[in-house]
Amino acid sequence: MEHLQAYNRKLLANILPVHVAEHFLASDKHADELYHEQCEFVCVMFASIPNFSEFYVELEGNNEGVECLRVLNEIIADFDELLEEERFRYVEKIKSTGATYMAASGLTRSTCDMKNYRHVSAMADYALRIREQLNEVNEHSFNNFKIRIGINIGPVVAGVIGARKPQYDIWGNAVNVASRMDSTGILDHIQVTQEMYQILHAKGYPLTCRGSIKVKGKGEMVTYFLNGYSTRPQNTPTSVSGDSSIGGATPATPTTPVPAPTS
Ligand SMILES: Nc1ncnc2c1ncn2[C@@H]1O[C@H](COP(=O)(O)OP(=O)(O)OP(=O)(O)O)[C@@H](O)[C@H]1O
Repeated sequence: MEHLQAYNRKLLANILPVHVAEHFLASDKHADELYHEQCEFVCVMFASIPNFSEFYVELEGNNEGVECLRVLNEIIADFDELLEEERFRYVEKIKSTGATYMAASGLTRSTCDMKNYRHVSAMADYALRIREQLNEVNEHSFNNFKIRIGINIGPVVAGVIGARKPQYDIWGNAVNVASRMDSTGILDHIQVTQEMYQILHAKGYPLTCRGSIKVKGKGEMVTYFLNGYSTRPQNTPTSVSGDSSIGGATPATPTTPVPAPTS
């Protein structure tokens, strides 16, 4: 019986974030109760490999597409494995859908750092790291996959949908905008919103202003590209200046021409 419980616990912890799995394992909880929580300051990342669809072909020579899926599986498994690193403990994988990987940080009290914004830098570092990882995969598999990443920060509702095959997911305008940062982005670039810029800039990350772009359903948005890692230690208190809800630093004057969005 104890073995079975331990096994169930492990299984559930692989499907749901640990804190959510623990909620369901508590004996006083009903499986059909809707689990949901409001999280105020969550970083959401969408990372797509748009040219994977060109690579995917079903031919006799590649076992009707299975060999292509093997490569995608390797990439997604590499991204998952990186999350095991202590520095990425703030980041939770949400799901992968086709060649798009979705992750978020700051979903629990212990992973939302409102003093040093470590969950924000962890998300930025993770985005930079998976871009490097894909380049490594390209090198050893002789492919030319390109990643396009979008990140936003804001309030989300997290919840579990379904009873038999429960799926943890997050919803809200901040999630929609993060997805748009990906879909309006540029291959090989990490596009972030102004709210992300304010924090990352204060933490010493190099960013470039893209300028103003049209975002479906949101109008014009000033966005930024994250260019690399911060050289500053990340556990010093970060003061984000300005007057908006997060920081309100005035956007930098665009330093690069605005390239057309790619889909
Ligand atoms: N939890 C989520 N998982 C995956 N994608 C999400 C999630 N929440 C939002 N999105 C994506 O964010 C994008 C923007 O959402 P929004 O509601 O603004 O647009 P929409 O008009 O519903 O979508 P679209 O124009 O892409 O058909 C959508 O493509 C949507 O699929």
